[in-house]
Amino acid sequence: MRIVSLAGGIGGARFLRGLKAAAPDSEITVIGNTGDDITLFGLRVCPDLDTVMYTLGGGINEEQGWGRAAETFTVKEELAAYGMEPQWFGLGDRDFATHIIRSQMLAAGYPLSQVTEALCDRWRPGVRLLPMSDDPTETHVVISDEAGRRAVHFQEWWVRLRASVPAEQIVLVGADEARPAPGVLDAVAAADVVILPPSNPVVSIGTILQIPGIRAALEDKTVVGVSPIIGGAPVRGMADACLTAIGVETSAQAVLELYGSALLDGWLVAEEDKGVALDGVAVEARPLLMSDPEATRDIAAAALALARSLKA
Ligand SMILES: C[C@H](OP(=O)(O)O)C(=O)O
Repeated sequence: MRIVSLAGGIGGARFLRGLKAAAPDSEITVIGNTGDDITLFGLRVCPDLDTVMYTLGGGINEEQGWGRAAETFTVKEELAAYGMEPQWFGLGDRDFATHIIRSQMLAAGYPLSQVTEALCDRWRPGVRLLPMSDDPTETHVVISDEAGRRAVHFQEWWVRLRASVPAEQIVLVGADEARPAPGVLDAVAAADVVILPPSNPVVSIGTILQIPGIRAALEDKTVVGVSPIIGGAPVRGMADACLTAIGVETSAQAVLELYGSALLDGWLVAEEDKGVALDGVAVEARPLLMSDPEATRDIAAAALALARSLKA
């Protein structure tokens, strides 16, 4: 079976590990969010692509969910000793190597999709990992604080401010001109099913859907989503702050409506969200907490089973 999955960072990567376990013989293509990408110290950092690559490739810091296992921070400390900003983004020594290679390849003219493929040669994540676009896009967040009303990079809002300042607007800069990366639309066209993991519906999945052509391609397919909201609270992360910013309630029902029946054919919700419904979408309730690899595999298996039943 050919499966396409969209993915953000930590939540998406953990779900994908379950998807691989649930469908070991399938060909899985992952379309990764690059709206979180940021240039730091002259290096291009792609946090979500790297989280997927490290998680599936066995190099992730399991407790944190991002960054490398057995990491050290000598370069970060040295940069700080020079007074270099920003100091709020935790790049480790091992992780730096990834960003150096990526930046060097980008500067040599390779597109991000080829750079990602080259990095995955080492990590062998067991999926084909594609950035949503080779064109640079960046999520920016409009906030008002003591420095006035201004737009900051998503990472500054998320990591430095911990989303504590309300987002007035969330904008994917560069979205209009961005094209899907090579292979993205072909993979969607060839997919038997498409799975949306419980990634952030605004700044992860929502960002990918903003790349012109991707949503329309997905609408022709059997798409099953896993709710990122359980009983009115995000599975993990701060998705509620993002949903509030776009005027959407933090509920499995509201995220279902946000994605809509043109995109979704099936929707998995947690047992506490039984009763969630939308015309044209098959909703199933089951335990949705990704508490360990086995529970996560079972969630992914349920999403695949629902997708198969809808396709039949
Ligand atoms: C819910 C979210 O998942 P992601 O969008 O990173 O996959 C998170 O882990 O913060």
